[in-house]
Amino acid sequence: MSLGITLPSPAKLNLFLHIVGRRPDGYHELQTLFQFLDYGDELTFTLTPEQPGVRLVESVPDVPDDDNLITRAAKALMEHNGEELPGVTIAITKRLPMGGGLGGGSSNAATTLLGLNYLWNLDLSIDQLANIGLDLGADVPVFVRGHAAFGEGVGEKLTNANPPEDWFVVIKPACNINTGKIFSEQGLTRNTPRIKIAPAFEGDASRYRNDCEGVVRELYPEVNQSLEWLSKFGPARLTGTGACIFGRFPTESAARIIWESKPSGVTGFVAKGVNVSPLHTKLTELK
Ligand SMILES: C[C@@](CO)(OP(=O)(O)O)[C@H](O)COP(=O)(O)OP(=O)(O)OC[C@H]1O[C@@H](n2ccc(N)nc2=O)[C@H](O)[C@@H]1O
Ligand SMILES: Nc1ncnc2c1ncn2[C@@H]1O[C@H](COP(=O)(O)OP(=O)(O)O)[C@@H](O)[C@H]1O
Repeated sequence: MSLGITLPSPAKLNLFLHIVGRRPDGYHELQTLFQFLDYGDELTFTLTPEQPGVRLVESVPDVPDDDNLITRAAKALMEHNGEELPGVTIAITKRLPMGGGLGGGSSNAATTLLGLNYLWNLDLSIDQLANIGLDLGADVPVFVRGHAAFGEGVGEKLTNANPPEDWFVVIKPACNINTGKIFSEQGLTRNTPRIKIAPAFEGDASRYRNDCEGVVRELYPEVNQSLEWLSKFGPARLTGTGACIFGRFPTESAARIIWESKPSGVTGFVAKGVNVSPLHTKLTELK
């Protein structure tokens, strides 16, 4: 039995995000296109049969270990299994900004579900893992399923999609944005007409937008400034409820030229959009 494994925990982008209505419980109904990036965090799982329970090698800043989505995902799997499982120690290499709209926490939860399903030999199906993941956050199922997708509902009804695998310049403006705050803003656009069929997306990106962008630009001048700068070079957009924004480029060199010309003090990275999650690529190699 393998005692340890290191797995990627990639970022996602919302290539578009439309708010098409509201559920009776107040949650917003979305239509969104998720794509992964070949850039993200990394998690290392080491089984500790002599020491039961779940431990993090290092805490994530401002997140108590018991609230960390990694710990919660591991405990949810233990609970689902019902019987005692070997203890595990988990090390995190954090690269994704938190609360940036890149889904880092949700991705960490999904990597934990798939990684421990493998290490603990639980043999749970992707559907079972996606269901366990949905209780942890609306974005967890797409990371569990591992394919770019058109998402509906709160993002949990997923249809595989194949948007172009472009290169992205991702910028993290110097502010943190709380998802709940944006969804509670009065000025938020909440009535975008529903798209009836899963969009092909190719060549028609201008029909799609991020409905959170207007209120986020108004509330956070840092995001507005970054969007103004990046959109000089092509279409630029907010991911999720922000704060990160991205610009699409057809080649790596085109993206890197723009990245190198960024104003001083701007942080972010260049990455490729991928329709199969790097997590699933790695797990397939292992099996
Ligand atoms: C908007 C998206 C798009 O991918 O991404 P992020 O910006 O967080 O990455 C997600 O749907 C984020 O889903 P999730 O991660 O579960 O949201 P949470 O932070 O738990 O939501 C905080 C609060 O925002 C409100 N909320 C959230 C999602 C939604 N579809 N409608 C809502 O009204 C609810 O009041 C909720 O209590
Ligand atoms: N392992 C984790 N990594 C990042 N954030 C986490 C984690 N566990 C819990 N969180 C909490 O989830 C929030 C949302 O984080 P994240 O998923 O990275 O951003 P977003 O949902 O905006 O894409 C964080 O602000 C943090 O409080």
